[in-house]
Amino acid sequence: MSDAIVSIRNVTKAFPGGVTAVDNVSLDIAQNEFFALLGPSGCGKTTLLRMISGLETPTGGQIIIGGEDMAYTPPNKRPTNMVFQSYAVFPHMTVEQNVGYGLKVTGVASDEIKRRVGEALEMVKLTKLATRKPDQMSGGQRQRVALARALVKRPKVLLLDEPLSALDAKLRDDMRMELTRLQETVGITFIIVTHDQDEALSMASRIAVMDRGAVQQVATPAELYEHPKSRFVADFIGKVNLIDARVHRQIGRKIDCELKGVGRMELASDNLVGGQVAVAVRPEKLKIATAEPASAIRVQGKVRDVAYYGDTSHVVIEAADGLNLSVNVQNDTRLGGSGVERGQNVWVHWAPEDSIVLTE
Ligand SMILES: Nc1ncnc2c1ncn2[C@@H]1O[C@H](COP(=O)(O)OP(=O)(O)OP(=O)(O)O)[C@@H](O)[C@H]1O
Repeated sequence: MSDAIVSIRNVTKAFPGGVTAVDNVSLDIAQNEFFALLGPSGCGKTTLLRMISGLETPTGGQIIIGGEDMAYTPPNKRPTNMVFQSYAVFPHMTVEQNVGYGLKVTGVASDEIKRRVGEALEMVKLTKLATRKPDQMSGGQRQRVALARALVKRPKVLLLDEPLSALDAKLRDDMRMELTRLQETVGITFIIVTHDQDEALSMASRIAVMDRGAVQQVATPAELYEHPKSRFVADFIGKVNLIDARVHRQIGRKIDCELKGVGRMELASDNLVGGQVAVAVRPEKLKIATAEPASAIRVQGKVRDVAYYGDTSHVVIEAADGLNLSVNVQNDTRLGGSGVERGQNVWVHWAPEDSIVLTE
């Protein structure tokens, strides 16, 4: 990608003692993207972010930012700035002193500091609190001080390490929207590390899903959800039913396959596959019927569990061969919920095009 602001090329980080935290990762992040590194604990996402910032040195590969190889560039000379999880701010300084501190120590003139601090506080909507001390502020406000402190230096790339993890659930939702708005307004590339898929899906323009040091898939949130490339990604992004299937033969761009507990059918699959595959179906694509439906894919089962969540219910249906299917049902107020109850015999059906064939 020619307009990449950050280009990660075959980057590896092997720590002494035999842990390869990042294993031959290549990624291009474009100017102005809101990019998320997403994966379970220990997958290497923080190590990758720290290598972009210069706090950690790769043991292999290259990191290029703004067209320049960063191999010999220390963190403070890079066009990046990092906002840490704990968002440490100086308790004895006011908000504006905190935000201006980084500029002061690098010798920026005081009237320019004043102007840039003013701009940064405006960006994070803290102008009115400029003279407060951090202990007179909420967690969310302190987080904004930390953001302003990073933005005031005008980095080309802002690196955010789990920036919302210290906030409570309600505040986290508000800050997600704030961060998205902020990124759009300032036009700086944001790279965020998170283990929270909702956070990544709701904020990022593109996501790299990582597992065990490697990137499994890079795509937009919708592509990841609708077209996961592997069982790992399908399972990590949202909820999914994964059904084991055996492929009998390929017929053009379809496969003739046997889904465990469901039966034999033809499904679209671009890849020529053989042997065992998994078929992924999202819970909201499954439908429940009390009489036998006409759909090509249908299976009989017994309702094992119903959990009510207000607008939706989560229903688990046990079919043959130990197959359990999770179904998301839109609740109907006239039925007082999902309309089915535990122990009831029902049919589950879905459209063939909602089946995703996974070979990995
Ligand atoms: N300084 C270090 N020395 C040795 N091993 C390390 C070091 N830092 C990280 N690791 C190991 O590298 C692997 C990746 O760690 P990393 O912190 O990048 O993962 P992560 O995906 O960010 O996880 P988390 O969400 O838990 O922070 C882990 O196995 C971790 O124990």
